[in-house]
Amino acid sequence: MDAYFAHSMIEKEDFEKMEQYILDHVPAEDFAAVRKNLKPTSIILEEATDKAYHEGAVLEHGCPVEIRKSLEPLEKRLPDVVGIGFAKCGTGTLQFLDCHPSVTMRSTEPKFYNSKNAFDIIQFDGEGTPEKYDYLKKIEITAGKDKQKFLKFSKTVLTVNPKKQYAGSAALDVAKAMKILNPKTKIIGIACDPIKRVYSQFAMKNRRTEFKTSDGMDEEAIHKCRACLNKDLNETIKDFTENAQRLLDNGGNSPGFDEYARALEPFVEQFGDENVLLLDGENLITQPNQEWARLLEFLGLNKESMKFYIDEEKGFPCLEKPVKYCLNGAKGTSRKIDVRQEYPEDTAIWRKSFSPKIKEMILFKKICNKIDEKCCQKLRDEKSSFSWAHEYACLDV
Ligand SMILES: Nc1ncnc2c1ncn2[C@@H]1O[C@H](COP(=O)(O)OS(=O)(=O)O)[C@@H](OP(=O)(O)O)[C@H]1O
Repeated sequence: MDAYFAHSMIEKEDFEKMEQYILDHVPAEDFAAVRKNLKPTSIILEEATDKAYHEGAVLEHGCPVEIRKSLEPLEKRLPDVVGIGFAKCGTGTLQFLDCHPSVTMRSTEPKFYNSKNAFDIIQFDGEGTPEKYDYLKKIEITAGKDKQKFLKFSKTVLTVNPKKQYAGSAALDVAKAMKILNPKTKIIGIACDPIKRVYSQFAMKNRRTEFKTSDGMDEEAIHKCRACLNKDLNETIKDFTENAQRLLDNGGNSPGFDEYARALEPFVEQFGDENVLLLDGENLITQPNQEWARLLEFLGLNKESMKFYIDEEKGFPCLEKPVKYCLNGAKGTSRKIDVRQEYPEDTAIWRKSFSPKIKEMILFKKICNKIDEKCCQKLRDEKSSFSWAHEYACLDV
């Protein structure tokens, strides 16, 4: 056991303190297996480029300790559950799932499917259909350098793979390929208030620019960096507003950040509405236990098996059961700013631009059957999932 501590985030004495707490908080039937498997999670990369991981390091799994109920042998497996997005809405919080004894999840977001291999899988299907393992090998080869893709997992735990790009432009092929390889895949999307999402995205890119500039990157390189802001944050916001206004004036196309229904559609088509869960990213922050109960139920797990509390200092939920654990400090910065108060005129324009697509989302995921007074009354209740959508959907109801 001592060797594990050399490559983990946890000191031996802290782990010893955690051990009994964890064993007291896992289901009685999982106790023996969890005790046998319990150890600190290994660090696989000491310095990640994205600071959103554990103190800058990348762990082998999402949870800092390995809490597993399975004693079965491990094998290469495709994910049972796929998180398809949406960026800045709280996909990172799915990391908490890895602390559940029946679930396992990588701490990074390996990409099993891209437009090329998804297309190839669809082409192969039905034409002398190679064995599934050949498909997997094919993906492994085309997928390139990401060594973490085909980690071995036990058969008896759910494996989760969040990957926000799956909901992008190749979504139709990706959804079809997923269906061919694993027809039982369950899909999770996390939608959130697009006004907060826009700000969160720009603020993240701005942080990256500041970091890279202080690290010596010159202006030209910053300009080429797609993940950076190459203008001042306020100017970027002004540009976004101007574009949103132009689109409104020209008939109302979306400036982006709100196209939840369109992104979910291919997955609903392939797997059925009942296998595609849309979580509320805002409720994940304000009412974590309510939103997590929806998720656990969807995965067929006991709703009481994970509990959260809101950490006052962080202002965000942290896991309380089966282990105490908060996400890294890099997550949860921009949502501390009230964007509407900071940018009242810009956000008023954004609100109008986002309104049609948010209505579409409400109808598509059957949050309401119609956008009417009854629906608006339901959304007005701050405790209901998607209450943030009231502001967009009920502008003129
Ligand atoms: N429990 C908890 N702890 C910390 N942060 C939380 C939590 N729940 C939701 N959030 C919000 O998640 C936002 C980041 O979303 P993502 O993880 O999807 O971001 S990313 O796209 O992977 O970069 C992140 O956005 P920022 O505030 O801009 O950092 C948070 O507001």
